[in-house]
Amino acid sequence: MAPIDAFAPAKINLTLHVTGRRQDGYHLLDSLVAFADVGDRVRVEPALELSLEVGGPRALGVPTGPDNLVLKAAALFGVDEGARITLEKHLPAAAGIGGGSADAAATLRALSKLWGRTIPSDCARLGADIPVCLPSRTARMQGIGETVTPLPLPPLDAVLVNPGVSVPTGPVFAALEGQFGAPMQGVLPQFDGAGALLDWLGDQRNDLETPARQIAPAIGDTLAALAATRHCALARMSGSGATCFGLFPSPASARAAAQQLSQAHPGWWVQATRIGGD
Ligand SMILES: C[C@@](CO)(OP(=O)(O)O)[C@H](O)COP(=O)(O)OP(=O)(O)OC[C@H]1O[C@@H](n2ccc(N)nc2=O)[C@H](O)[C@@H]1O
Ligand SMILES: Nc1ncnc2c1ncn2[C@@H]1O[C@H](COP(=O)(O)OP(=O)(O)O)[C@@H](O)[C@H]1O
Repeated sequence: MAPIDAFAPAKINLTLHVTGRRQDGYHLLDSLVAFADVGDRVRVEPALELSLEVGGPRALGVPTGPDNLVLKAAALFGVDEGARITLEKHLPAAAGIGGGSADAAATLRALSKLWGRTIPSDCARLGADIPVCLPSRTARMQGIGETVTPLPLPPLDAVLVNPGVSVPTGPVFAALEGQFGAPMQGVLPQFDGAGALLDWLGDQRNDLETPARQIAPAIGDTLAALAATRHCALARMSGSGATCFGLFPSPASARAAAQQLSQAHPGWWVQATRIGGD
């Protein structure tokens, strides 16, 4: 059997409203989630033993053993089958763009094909972002992440920026201190183009931005740098940070902003990308 490749795109929370907290400590979310055209790559090939090799430009610091979400995803199938898995990391880790969850979801898709088995129904145990990352299509995400409603959106030209600070998700939620906001409106508007979507996003929130900025003040610098670039229509944080995104009116304006930011901040991870559009 030929190798099976699965793309693990960056997840962007265009909105992230935190509306409450369950008894078990997990938070209730209402989030508009889109996926970028940048991401990690997972390859699975037939083999007698299960193995993982981690490479690529963002491999440093990513666990290579059983703690890697790729191997956790493989273990969830609960079978004694082999596979040679290669993970090529392009996304920064602990960055609010779901890198580990996207890798796990891509592994579930690829191994399901290689082994001819259905994806385990309890895969959300791997993380709250797994259900939305499995299809990796634009969606509204609710509950603690388990309710995923597909919602096609116009494509957006964007720049993703991570200031090189890893931000663990749990402490950001914990720093919310029980202050919850309203969900998005019940039925979202129909957006007839990127402009209408941009206008609407301007009135929405990421409720994790304030606690994340307390933990990682570099997020404030990142948002300010993005907002100051030419043609940036909106700058926001994704997930629990620290990655922020700026939205632009065209691919050329996004590319120009990315170039400017990379030159001014050589230590930052900067990517022009297109998100959504499915
Ligand atoms: C915040 C979000 C938004 O999409 O993204 P990231 O910042 O991680 O990318 C996700 O909800 C993160 O999903 P994921 O990273 O898979 O979370 P998990 O591993 O399940 O949980 C990590 C920790 O975050 C907190 N957590 C997570 C999800 C949720 N709905 N409520 C929570 O309170 C819990 O403290 C949990 O122990
Ligand atoms: N394949 C993986 N890629 C990145 N991080 C991973 C992976 N597997 C396990 N991890 C661990 O998961 C943590 C969260 O990573 P990630 O999913 O990228 O962050 P976030 O939840 O902020 O989007 C990392 O700190 C890392 O230790």
